[in-house]
Amino acid sequence: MSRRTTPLQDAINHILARRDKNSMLEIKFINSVKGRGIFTLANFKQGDFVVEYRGELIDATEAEHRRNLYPSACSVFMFEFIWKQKTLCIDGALEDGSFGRLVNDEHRTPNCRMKLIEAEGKPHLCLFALKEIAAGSEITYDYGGKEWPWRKKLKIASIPSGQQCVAEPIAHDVEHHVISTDSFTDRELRAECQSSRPTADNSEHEVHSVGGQRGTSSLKELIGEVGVQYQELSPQAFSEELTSEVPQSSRAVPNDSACECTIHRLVFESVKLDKCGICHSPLTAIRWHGLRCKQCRCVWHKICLQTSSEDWDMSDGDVSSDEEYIPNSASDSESSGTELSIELPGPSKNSHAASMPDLCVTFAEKEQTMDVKNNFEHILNDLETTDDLHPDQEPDSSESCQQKTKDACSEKSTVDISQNESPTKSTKLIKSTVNFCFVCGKPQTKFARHLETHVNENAEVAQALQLPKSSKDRKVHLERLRNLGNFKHNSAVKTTGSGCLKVKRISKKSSSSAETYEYYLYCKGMISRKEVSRHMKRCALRPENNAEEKLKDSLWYSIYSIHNVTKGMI
Ligand SMILES: C[S@@+](CC[C@H](N)C(=O)[O-])C[C@H]1O[C@@H](n2cnc3c(N)ncnc32)[C@H](O)[C@@H]1O
Repeated sequence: MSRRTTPLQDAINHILARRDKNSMLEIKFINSVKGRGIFTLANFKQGDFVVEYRGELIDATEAEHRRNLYPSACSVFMFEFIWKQKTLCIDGALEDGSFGRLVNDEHRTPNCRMKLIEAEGKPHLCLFALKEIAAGSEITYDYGGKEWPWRKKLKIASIPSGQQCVAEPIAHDVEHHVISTDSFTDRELRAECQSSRPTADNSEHEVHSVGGQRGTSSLKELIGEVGVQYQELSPQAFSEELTSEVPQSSRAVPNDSACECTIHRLVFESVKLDKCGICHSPLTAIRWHGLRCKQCRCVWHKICLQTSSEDWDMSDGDVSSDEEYIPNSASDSESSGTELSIELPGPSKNSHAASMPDLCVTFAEKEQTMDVKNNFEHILNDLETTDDLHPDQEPDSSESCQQKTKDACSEKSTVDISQNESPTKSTKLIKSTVNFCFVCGKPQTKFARHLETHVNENAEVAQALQLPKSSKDRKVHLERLRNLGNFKHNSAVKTTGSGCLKVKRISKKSSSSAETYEYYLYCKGMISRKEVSRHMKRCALRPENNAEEKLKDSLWYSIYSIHNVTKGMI
């Protein structure tokens, strides 16, 4: 910001340019509960414009509609506010790479405050520094409300001495102004005092009360509810900018503890599915057999869940070394070298792979919990990371990767490959270092490096890449993401009947064709028929021993075996 640019002008410049302060802010992954956050790379002065909460401006009706469609993890990005006596909403659910939407809540000692700025006749939400913010700090503001799940946790967690966990708000009177600018060229700011004080006429505002239910409260209640700390602001800080304080209580609050649902506990059941938590498509009002998370109550199409990056853990556990498996080549990346691609010989309807039910979810059409635990560390000791982030190298372009995939699919393997199933089912097994990206779907030979390009769009990517290189955690995360992308790819191959199936590993003993590979129940890796029972014993994603899971596993194996027997494969 130049010396003569006021914070407000600075904000408007950034608003109109749709630009963030990229040289002063960065996205960092904090932890699996909080996810990402925005951190400063430089100092901010009190009153400085920091970042805009960008998104789509929609009206209250549309906001309500979307809130019904969105899973709570998305609706938390909907920021409602009152502007010119209307309830509006900035929907920031889209992962658009902007910074504002990733700023986390801090209700006790926030360093920023949300203000309403009008530019070109439209309202914009901008964060301004409440105090000096040193480089390296996390940008925070008070989301308002008091029922956010993480705050509840704070209450019961130990609070550092000297700090109080104050969730109870104090009512404040708030001056409510809006600054407008007519155009980009006209930088003269015109103060347009909207409603300097709430009056009896305008004091009734429909808001989202805590807990995500709608309610009606007076503006005073509303302001009190959200604990706006207007008085803490130095009057000078905004003296020349009659920005309006944004009533933050109207921000969508999840219906329940969904935000805490880092791992979904899935149950099969008859659900009334009026929306899918992933594709958001309305389905049907009649009861439908689907999947539901016991914790957050989100529901999904089975297929969407299977192919999504939702945080139900689909880690590939079978990553331990095995002398019978083809070892990694020196150039292989992060264990991917042990994987092979199989070219599908024909249309999917003729292939066993295509006709096999999606066993990872369909075998148990009754309420069963898939409580997938994220504890694969112990079996990953033998993984060597060779393809880690090399910031000096550009990620593979999709073209070069596609070429690599092509090469991989056309190149003869050094492995002795049997084609003894039938001539029509002849399958080339090709050694391949290609993995499919679960975000963009493109084939990649340097998977971890490629993921860097998605770090701002996907929390799971951010989470994985934040972990120390060579750590077991990082390997687990990357393996899981790799597996997820390959699963998505394989699903598409099965559906279309063309392309190369990406499989997990091949045994030297095994004679392989596409028909002999199936997804394993838990990890979704494509495993050779001959390796299934072996894999079942080793798969890290197979839940801990318990009766229910054992039953489920043996059921899966029975169905799998029957299916193969009827196909004459066993
Ligand atoms: C608007 S998003 C902020 C960006 C988010 N951290 C991410 O990685 O996508 C709001 C979500 O961030 C998390 N969050 C925000 N503030 C938090 C806090 N103080 N403690 C824990 N989680 C928080 C919650 O999951 C919340 O639903």
